[in-house]
Amino acid sequence: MDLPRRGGDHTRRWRTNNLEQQGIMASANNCDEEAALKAFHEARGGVRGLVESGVATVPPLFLAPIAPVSSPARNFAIPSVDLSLPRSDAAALVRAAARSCGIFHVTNHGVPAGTVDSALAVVRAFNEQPLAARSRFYGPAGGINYYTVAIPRLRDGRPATTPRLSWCDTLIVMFDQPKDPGLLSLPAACRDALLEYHRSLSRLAKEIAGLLSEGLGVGADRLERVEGALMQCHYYPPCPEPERVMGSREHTDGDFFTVLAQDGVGGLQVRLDDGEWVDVAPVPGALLVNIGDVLKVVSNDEYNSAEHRVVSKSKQEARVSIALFFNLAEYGESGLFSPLPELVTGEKPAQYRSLSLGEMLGNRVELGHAKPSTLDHFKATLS
Ligand SMILES: O=C(O)CCC(=O)C(=O)O
Ligand SMILES: [Fe+2]
Repeated sequence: MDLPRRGGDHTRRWRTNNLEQQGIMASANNCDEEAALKAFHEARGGVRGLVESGVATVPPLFLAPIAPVSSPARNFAIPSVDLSLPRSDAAALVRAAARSCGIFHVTNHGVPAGTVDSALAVVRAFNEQPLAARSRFYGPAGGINYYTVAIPRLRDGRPATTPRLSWCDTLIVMFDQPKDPGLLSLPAACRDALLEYHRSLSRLAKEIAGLLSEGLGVGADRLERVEGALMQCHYYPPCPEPERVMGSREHTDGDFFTVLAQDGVGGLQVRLDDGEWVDVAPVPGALLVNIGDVLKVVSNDEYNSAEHRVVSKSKQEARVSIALFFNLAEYGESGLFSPLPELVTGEKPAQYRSLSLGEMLGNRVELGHAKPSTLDHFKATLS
């Protein structure tokens, strides 16, 4: 889609009409959702493309069929771990955070501020290239994976409560093969900054994995070998009606743990055990660690996976975040994992049967990513 570049109301109206003709702005009543979704992807501009075209209202594809009942976020201090503390103190703080809300900040983490800032800046720059420059990358078939990720419809027959699309464009970068064509086809400045960020975070992740392992009382080296093969770089454009969209629907991460960098805009929230959502406000210089479902299983429920979501906060500012997903090196796509035998006792039998990553991720497509955890499906039958 080639849009005129001039601003002004007249042009905005023209653009909106043009989007209507393409089906993107079709109303909920007459909307052929599949056709609208196809038209949206064919425009190859992502959510940012809609914003650039001047949409004043949110298209139906982004509206949940059943309005989510969301309580306003309340104040809660997200735990923070200073990694320059003596090791046993840091391990105790990591343990306490992983057992409670499952998400914590790390400070004095050794990743240079410039490395994090450059990574966030190149993701922003990638998304803010002119439409013609970035649209050639759009779509899973575009060499690299840059697109607005569709929210799959659940296959369990329950009515959909999520929109078809989140208000977010994502660049997915794989680091499992050094010559990955996606990585190689990224613009050089973007690739180099993300590679440096990945290198630096991989060192940090080993330290965090050691502390998490120590916190379980099984020794630091038991769970230390982690790899971050999958990176998701998110760009949440400003939204004309922020309260009507989801930046990211509620979910737990399907990995061992995730290290997340966010810029200063905010919007990430975590759900506490009592069901309430709280803001995870950005802390300058800190990185975030979320416990994923694999670690919840491996820790035999000693650690809690964090259910989180992203709400859209701004009509003016785009938000950028980078999630790097870590898994144990010895668990390949088909490898099995289960509670560590050291954590299975007469008092606390194994809470889960052994399962594979593929099985767990497949189940999430079937039943969704939110709690009550789809991990319940893999609960050991306790007699
Ligand atoms: O953008 C964020 O803060 C969260 C992203 C996220 O939850 C994810 O990629 O799994
Ligand atoms: Fe997540």
